[in-house]
Amino acid sequence: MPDKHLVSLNDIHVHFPVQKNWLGQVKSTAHVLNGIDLHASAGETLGIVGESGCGKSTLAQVLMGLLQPTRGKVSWHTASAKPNIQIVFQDPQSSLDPRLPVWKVITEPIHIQGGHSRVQLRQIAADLAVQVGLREEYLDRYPHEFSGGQRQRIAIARALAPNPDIIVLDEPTSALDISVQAQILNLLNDLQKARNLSYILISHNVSVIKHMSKRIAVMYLGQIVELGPTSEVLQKPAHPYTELLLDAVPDMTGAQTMTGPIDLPELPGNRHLPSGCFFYDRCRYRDEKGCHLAQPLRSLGAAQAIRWVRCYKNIYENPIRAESTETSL
Ligand SMILES: Nc1ncnc2c1ncn2[C@@H]1O[C@H](COP(=O)(O)OP(=O)(O)OP(=O)(O)O)[C@@H](O)[C@H]1O
Repeated sequence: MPDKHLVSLNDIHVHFPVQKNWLGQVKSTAHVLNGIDLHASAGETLGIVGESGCGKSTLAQVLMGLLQPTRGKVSWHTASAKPNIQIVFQDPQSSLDPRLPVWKVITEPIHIQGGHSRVQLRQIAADLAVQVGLREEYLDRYPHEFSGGQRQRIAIARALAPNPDIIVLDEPTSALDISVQAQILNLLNDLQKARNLSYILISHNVSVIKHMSKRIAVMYLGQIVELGPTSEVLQKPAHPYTELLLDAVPDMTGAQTMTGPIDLPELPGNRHLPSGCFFYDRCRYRDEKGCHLAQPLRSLGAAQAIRWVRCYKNIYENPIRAESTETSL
């Protein structure tokens, strides 16, 4: 797999003004992204995991260019200045226009660009339908006539239509029956190989990320707290929050882990961020030495900068941690 970066994010912050008073003055600010450094390479799937509200969808919007960061830089590294990025949402029911027949739904993104005749668009839709496992005779039907899994196939065909470099998959299987989830994930894997696509897979579900991505970023309160090869991070987490996430997943191989949000204590609010380590109050390893201090994302192992962690303590090499997580994987 070539390690060519398509996009890099550098120190991305997104803050939303909230609670304006009657004079229109901002009374508080939601600090949704708080210094994200990340890149996505051609042909890879980068998994982004974190509990609800940690900023995953906001990060997707920044990547797509739909949201201007308050601070930081998004850099594109493709020949055509900006790569083509499409998105597949969690709920195909609400993301597909119910008034259009499927062939128009699929080709809508390129129809908007112009330059294609109706016959050409119909042919493109027919080709894409085959690629995502839909029958050509379905093309004149409407989205409501399909099952959830089929609708997600339509959404994937739609995302493929403009020939994207990157597809952001925002919880692509969370709304589907368990039996259908694996089919959609396998389809996405096949399409990636055939087209050298880059995926950014956003999920609260560690099992989905494990199935799909070689690299994982763990998000907490708008920061990446751990980043590295998925198998290594899941086998031996280096950040206490990753460990907590994994402890909350009852069975890493079981079908039941494919559904439902991870049940953790409530995420602290993003209106009043801690001045030091964001995870301090929930951390089982905190001590009074340096744990309260803000931490950068540091490389584990100087030679190969492939694993990164934002933690004062090196729990990676702490034998107490290793014993406590042994049973969860
Ligand atoms: N425009 C906005 N104004 C104020 N707060 C916002 C805005 N957009 C998002 N937020 C807040 O930012 C936080 C992160 O939202 P985001 O949707 O990115 O999280 P998420 O990790 O994708 O969550 P989920 O998994 O539930 O979709 C939430 O607390 C949300 O309420």
